[in-house]
Amino acid sequence: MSNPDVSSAGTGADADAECRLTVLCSGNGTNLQALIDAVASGEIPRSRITKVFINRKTAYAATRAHQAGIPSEYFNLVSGGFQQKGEKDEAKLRESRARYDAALAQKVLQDKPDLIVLAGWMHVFGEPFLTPVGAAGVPVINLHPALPGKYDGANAIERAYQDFQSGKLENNHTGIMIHYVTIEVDRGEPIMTQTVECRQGDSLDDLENRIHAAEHGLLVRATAKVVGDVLSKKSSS
Ligand SMILES: Nc1nc2c(c(=O)[nH]1)N[C@@H](CN(C=O)c1ccc(C(=O)N[C@@H](CCC(=O)O)C(=O)O)cc1)CN2
Ligand SMILES: NCC(=O)N[C@@H]1O[C@H](COP(=O)([O-])[O-])[C@@H](O)[C@H]1O
Repeated sequence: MSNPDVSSAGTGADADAECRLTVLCSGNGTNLQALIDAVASGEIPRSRITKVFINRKTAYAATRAHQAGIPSEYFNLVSGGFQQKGEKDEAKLRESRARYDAALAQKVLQDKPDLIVLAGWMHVFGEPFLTPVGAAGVPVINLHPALPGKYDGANAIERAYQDFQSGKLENNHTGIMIHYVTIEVDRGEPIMTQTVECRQGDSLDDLENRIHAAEHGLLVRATAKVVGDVLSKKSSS
């Protein structure tokens, strides 16, 4: 069980500088677990995951955070009182999301993160989240199970698989990317990418498992790279 007070060993000009990570999850949290383990081992250097936010009550990511001694908070668009269950009015939906996004940005920034990682976070952010977070100089990165410019949005693996089944998947490969988060969903600058092949006879589960097996390592390596950039900035400031 890793302890939030145990961060990876300090090396370099300003050994005291530490990168504070906030992680946002909506699901099982296997990628959060990879981040927790990598911070504990030092693969992600001089860092600490100081807060986890989930937006689905049943997200096992909260259990993983608790087991690692990391504070977590459930914050949901509907149960948080921002949007009425079953609301269909487009203007009200937009307004609810804007208020939720602004409130979440305020909550996230309270913890003074140096980097925000979306690890299976299934809510599209609008400017009411991105603008204050950007103004605070906090980068946001996201794990997306597709290659740049392909299968933006939710259900990316399923759509790639459908294309594979119909012989339309380019080079019979899909992949994974870690990218900076911008207002245009899944179109932010890629940080790292990895191709994942589809094989004849693959079921959707086979492809999903191959992708999931690859994404943990890619997320850790990409996060470690961005942490390095953050720490360089911190130590030179
Ligand atoms: N402004 C941005 N917000 C988010 C980005 C981004 O690049 N820019 N990345 C996503 C993560 N993501 C894909 O990587 C993604 C997640 C969810 C959706 C989506 O359609 N969500 C629906 C709700 C779906 C659900 O609750 O099951 C929605 O928000 O209405 C698209 C892409 C995170 N945010
Ligand atoms: N568009 C974003 C998206 O689809 N993200 C996907 O959510 C899963 C989270 O798994 P986890 O909760 O076990 O880390 C991951 O497979 C990730 O690629």
